[in-house]
Amino acid sequence: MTAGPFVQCEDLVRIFSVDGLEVQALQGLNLRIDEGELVAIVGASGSGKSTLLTILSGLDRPTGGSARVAGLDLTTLTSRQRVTFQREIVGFVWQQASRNLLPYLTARENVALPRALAGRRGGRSNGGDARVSELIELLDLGDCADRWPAQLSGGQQQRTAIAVAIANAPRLLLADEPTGELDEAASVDVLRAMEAVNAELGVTVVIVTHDPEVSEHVDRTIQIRDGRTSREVLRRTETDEHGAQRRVIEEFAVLDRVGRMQLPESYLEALDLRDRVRLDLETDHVEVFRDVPQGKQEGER
Ligand SMILES: Nc1ncnc2c1ncn2[C@@H]1O[C@H](COP(=O)(O)OP(=O)(O)OP(=O)(O)O)[C@@H](O)[C@H]1O
Repeated sequence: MTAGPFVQCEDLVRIFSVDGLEVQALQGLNLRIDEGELVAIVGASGSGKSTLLTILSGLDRPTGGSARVAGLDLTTLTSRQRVTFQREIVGFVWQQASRNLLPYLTARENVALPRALAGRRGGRSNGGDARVSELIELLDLGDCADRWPAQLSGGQQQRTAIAVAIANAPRLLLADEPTGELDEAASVDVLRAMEAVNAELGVTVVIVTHDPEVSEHVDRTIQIRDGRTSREVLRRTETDEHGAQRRVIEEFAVLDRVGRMQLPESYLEALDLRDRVRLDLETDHVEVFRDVPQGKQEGER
């Protein structure tokens, strides 16, 4: 186990320069994920979700701020440490199945390959690797393990991709829109597979998605808005004294280290909040009011 959060981003900034113009994909993002969590990251297109995942996978470096995974500082990794990080700590599933699987290997051989490359048992000649068999079973691929990727359905391809990503037993699995090209039934299978990987193998899972169905499969949904974490929804199951179970859903705004938070857009619109607001500190909460210009009554604006 790692001391402190397993994934920790502080004031993460990523600026891209395109034709002399700067795009701020991440604008001081803060994030903490504990080992063993199953988390979804959601947000509008362009809010910075994929940029965050690419940094956490060690494929990209932030422009500023810090990003740590399993105690390793991703901003200072040498290329050698980066290879080890990508081989042993983190696994990745992309949206396009073609990016996840080699077309000329069967599903089973695809799963065995990363183990052979890492010098573990398995590989094309040895389908008997126990870890490979365990993953084929966990991901419910028994019936199709000896087919080529082109002979698999989209859902089977993505479940094979998950098995490939965790073949070398990484502690963190990152998935960027893993259900983006799938129909509803196949999406549910893939999300259930992510749940199984988390529950049975203890792998920390982070899923970036637009899929509204995801919230039913994770404990925590983190929303990113304009390159910052803005809201979190926590879900847990409670059992009452009669044994009846109910889902409890709690919603939070994320407060950063210097006290900034984003109010939900629906709140801004409902009360026409803009430019500046008046704050009142009460004994156990803070009130936020529309700023009504002096001399005008509320409702006159
Ligand atoms: N390599 C790049 N070069 C230039 N700009 C980039 C690059 N990658 C991302 N961006 C820009 O950064 C911003 C955030 O992009 P990102 O892909 O992280 O968003 P996203 O939330 O994953 O969006 P989507 O849901 O559409 O995938 C966007 O404005 C995007 O155009």
